[in-house]
Amino acid sequence: MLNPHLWPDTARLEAGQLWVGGVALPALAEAYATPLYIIDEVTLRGAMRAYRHALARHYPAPSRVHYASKALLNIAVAQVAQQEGLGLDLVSAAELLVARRAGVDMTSIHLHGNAKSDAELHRALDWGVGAVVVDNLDELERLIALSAGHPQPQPVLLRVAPDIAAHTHAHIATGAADAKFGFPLAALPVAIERILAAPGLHLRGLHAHIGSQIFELGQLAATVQVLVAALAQIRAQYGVTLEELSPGGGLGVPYTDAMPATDIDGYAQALAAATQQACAAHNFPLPLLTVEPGRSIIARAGVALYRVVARKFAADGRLLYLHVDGGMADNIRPALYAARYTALLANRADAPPTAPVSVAGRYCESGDILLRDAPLPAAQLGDVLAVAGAGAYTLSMASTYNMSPRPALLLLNAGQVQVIQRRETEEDLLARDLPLAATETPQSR
Ligand SMILES: Cc1ncc(COP(=O)(O)O)c(C=O)c1O
Ligand SMILES: N[C@@H](CCCC[NH3+])C(=O)O
Repeated sequence: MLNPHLWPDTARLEAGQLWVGGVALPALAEAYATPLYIIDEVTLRGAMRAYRHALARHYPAPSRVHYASKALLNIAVAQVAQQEGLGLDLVSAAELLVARRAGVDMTSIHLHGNAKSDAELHRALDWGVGAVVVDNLDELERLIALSAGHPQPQPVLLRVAPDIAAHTHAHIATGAADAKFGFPLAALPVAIERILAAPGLHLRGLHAHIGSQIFELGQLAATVQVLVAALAQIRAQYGVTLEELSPGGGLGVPYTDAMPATDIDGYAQALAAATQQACAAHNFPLPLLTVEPGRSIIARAGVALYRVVARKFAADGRLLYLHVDGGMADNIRPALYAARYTALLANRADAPPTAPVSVAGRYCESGDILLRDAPLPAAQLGDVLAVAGAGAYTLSMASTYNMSPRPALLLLNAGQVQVIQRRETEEDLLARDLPLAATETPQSR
């Protein structure tokens, strides 16, 4: 009954209750309050290993997997990634700090971003990140200046806009020539000449990322072909053989029964084959192949739990909406991308679905609808709604809209529960507020 492509590996139903990681989720909702997010450690580690093993199996030269932390980052998740032999793709000073506090090896980090600040570039240089992925010429000029006095040359990759329009939601397609990210192919020579002349920088390779939630492996293979052709061109023009090729992340995951399954092995095979073919065609040595999956590593490991707190009925008695105690502040994806999800009642998972019902979040927006026309049993007040595939781009994009504390995050494994991020408190929310200075009010003058 549970679709294994949507729910964590350890998910099972027992006497109508949803269990994950050896723990009954309704009891967790009671003990830790809702909304609540859980991560199944077995599923998370399994996906990380699947990527590493699949690349090692299909690609005959060195490869690396960097977890794209924007999908979900905290100290514990960074530690798991490090333990599993993954590097990290990071995009901000505070993400670098999380990695540092987690004890992550800085040389396994790539710093991305189209608008990096000087402070972020400084931190990357001072802490010795594995590579800065340079997005544009303005950033490059600042990096050249900042790196000038550094003892070791800073490795850099150049982000290329490969002019490939990925078939995904427009908001998350990033590979078109006019997308905001990266150098158009024709603009690469200027950047390369600047880097080759900069003593503080070492040009190590090329990067592209065409978007997220992509199922067409052909588009990812095409990205590799563009990058290898550019590597060959650089060798011909400048006599340098760059050693790293990073075609980004982006492998899609299913959120509903109707969507295709995630195929990590097929993805690795397609990328490895495309790289080998392109390198053979250009007589180019196989580079280090670095991939950056985010969603396909953590989405399915995560489940979100909400409590049904109220309902809306039509005049004829039809149930129209279940109102739950979370919504767009902890998961903006339905409102932002019309994303669909799959859910069940974690405390009555064996009750047959009745008429489709929508699940409304608690925030002051009509667009705050977590699920539209979901096949759920007629819910009672107090029921616990479990949403599958909730690990990626939910908590990492969470807000405190309507002054709502962000949910706690638990790591579950073999019946053990670890709080890896506590629930935000009201005091946390108010901690930045400062009252008006005690002066006369303008009216009283
Ligand atoms: C540069 C870069 N790498 C990797 C990723 C990870 O993408 P995904 O979570 O779809 O694997 C992203 C996000 O789309 C990204 O911007
Ligand atoms: N936030 C997007 C993915 C963006 C990927 C970041 N480059 C989503 O939830 O689908």
